[in-house]
Amino acid sequence: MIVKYGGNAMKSLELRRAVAGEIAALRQQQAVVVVHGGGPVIERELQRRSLESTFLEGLRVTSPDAMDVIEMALCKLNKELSQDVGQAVGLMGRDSQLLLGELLGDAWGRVGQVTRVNTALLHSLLAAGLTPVVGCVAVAPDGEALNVNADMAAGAVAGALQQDIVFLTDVDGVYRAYPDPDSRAAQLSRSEVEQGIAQGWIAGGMIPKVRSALYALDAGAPSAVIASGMTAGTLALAAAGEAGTRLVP
Ligand SMILES: Nc1ncnc2c1ncn2[C@@H]1O[C@H](COP(=O)(O)OP(=O)(O)O)[C@@H](O)[C@H]1O
Ligand SMILES: CC(=O)N[C@@H](CCC(=O)OP(=O)(O)O)C(=O)O
Repeated sequence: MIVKYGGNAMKSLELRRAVAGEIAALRQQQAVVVVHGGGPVIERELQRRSLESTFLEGLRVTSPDAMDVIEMALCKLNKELSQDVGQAVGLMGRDSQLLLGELLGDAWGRVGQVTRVNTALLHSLLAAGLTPVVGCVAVAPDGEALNVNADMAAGAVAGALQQDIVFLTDVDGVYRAYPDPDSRAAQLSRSEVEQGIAQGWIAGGMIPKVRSALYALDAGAPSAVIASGMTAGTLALAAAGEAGTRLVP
């Protein structure tokens, strides 16, 4: 199973270690590949250097200077998460071309999307009993780094491996009336998702998440669930289809 671990569910060290513990527990039942983001850490490091960000369709417009900072920030976080999960190896897209990508479009600068995943490398690590922890920086054919939204990177990995995916974030799932947690949808179809985006009740960072979940299903992932990384025990429940919002084609 692929666990996408978002930056909003790792805002404190305690929370980060708690989620890492849940991932380590899940690994006793099934092989796990972690793909992580780190939006808040990136934001902090950019601000520290007076580099302001703008977002276009939920994606950070990324200058070459910002790309350097983002890669540095995510590499450090990657090693910390790998250490937290234990028996793990932290990797970025540059490692053995783990995530090969292409530029998304001129409007976004160094932002990319994943075009190929080195699944053989992931299988080798899993066969050796190691959990791959993958940061969301891909490498372009010219060897330069690309900033990939972590939901999109995780969806691409789930599609390439044809495995289930759980997106861990800071809400219990997709709410029909955000922020009312009682309005969580247990299940959402593609047409409901498109309706939600058009009507505006699916917004911001939830847009790349639902789109990446549907992309993973299209690419052959058997299931895709969006669930909370903030409450203990949710990952195991989501993996069993008993928590969060399940996306269906
Ligand atoms: N319908 C919705 N249901 C739940 N959350 C939503 C919805 N629409 C927008 N959101 C926002 O999406 C956020 C999760 O996405 P994001 O901030 O990118 O998280 P992550 O860092 O985990 O990828 C929530 O915290 C919430 O602010
Ligand atoms: C292109 C783009 O927007 N990249 C993201 C990568 C990190 C990310 O996606 O982290 P979360 O999972 O915490 O949101 C960014 O720069 O913030």
